[in-house]
Amino acid sequence: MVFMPVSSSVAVVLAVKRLDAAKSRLAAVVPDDRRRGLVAAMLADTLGAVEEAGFAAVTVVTPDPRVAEVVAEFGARTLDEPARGDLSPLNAALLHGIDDVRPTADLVAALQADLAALDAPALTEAIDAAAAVIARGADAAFVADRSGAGTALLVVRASAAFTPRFGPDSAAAHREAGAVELDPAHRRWARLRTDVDTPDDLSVAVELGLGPRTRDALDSVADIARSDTDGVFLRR
Ligand SMILES: Nc1nc2c(ncn2[C@@H]2O[C@H](COP(=O)(O)OP(=O)(O)OP(=O)(O)O)[C@@H](O)[C@H]2O)c(=O)[nH]1
Ligand SMILES: C=C(OP(=O)(O)O)C(=O)O
Repeated sequence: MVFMPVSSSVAVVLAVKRLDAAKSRLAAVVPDDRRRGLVAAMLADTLGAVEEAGFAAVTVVTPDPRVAEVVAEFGARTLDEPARGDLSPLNAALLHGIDDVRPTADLVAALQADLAALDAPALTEAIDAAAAVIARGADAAFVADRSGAGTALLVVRASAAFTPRFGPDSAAAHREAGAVELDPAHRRWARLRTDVDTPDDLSVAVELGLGPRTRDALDSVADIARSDTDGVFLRR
C-alpha cells in the first residue's frame, strides 16, 4: 500500500459537453441563447475558484471550441473527447482526463464544472480532507452534492485504478466502489456541493452568492425573466 503526504500534488480534471446540449433542465427559466453563456460563465467561476485555491494543473475534457476558449483564459488545458467505450460519455471523458494526468500528480480531483458559488476555501478544505483519507490508505474519496445523491468532487489516488461513476446516484456508486465519503453529515462545503442543474439549484447558488461571471450572465437573463412568471430563481 502506498501512503501519500497531505501535501501531495493535485491535478484537477473537469468535463463539459457541447454547450448547445448543456443544462437542458434549465431550459424553462433560461432561454437557449442565454443558457450557453450561463454554462460558460459557471465553468469560468468554477475555474476561477480552482485558480484562487492554487491548483495550477487543470484539464478540461470537452468537444466544444467555445468551452476551450474559456479554459484557455484560465491557463488551463483542453483535451478532446475520447473514443466511445463502455462507460457513459461523462465518465469516459473524466477517465480520459484522469488517465492523461495520472503520471504528473499524486492525486487527481474530478470536479463538477457547474459550481457557480464555489470558493477557494471550500475546495481547498475538501481536497485536503481527501488527501488525508487517501494518505491513510483509501484509493478515493468524494464529497456528495447538495441532494446527497450526486457527487460534487471525487479525488483519486493517481496510481489507483479507480473508475469514476458520475451520473444518477453517483454518491452511492462511489461509496460502493470503495471511495470514502467526506463529511457525510453534510455540515460543510455548501459552496462546493451546489452544482447547478435545475432552477432550484440556481436559487440556492444565488443565496450562497454567485461567482462574478455567473452573476453577470444571470443579469443578462434577468431582463428577460423579470416579466417571466417562471423566473423562479430571480424572485427570491
Ligand atoms: N466532455 C463531456 N462532458 C460531459 C458529457 N456529458 C456530460 N458532461 C458534463 O458532465 C456534467 C454533468 O452532466 P449532465 O448532468 O449529464 O448534463 P448537464 O449539462 O449538467 O445538464 P442536463 O442537460 O440538464 O442533463 C456537466 O459538466 C456536463 O457538461 C460528455 O459526453 N462529454
Ligand atoms: C453527474 C452528476 O450530476 P449532475 O447530473 O447533477 O450534474 C453526478 O452527481 O454524478
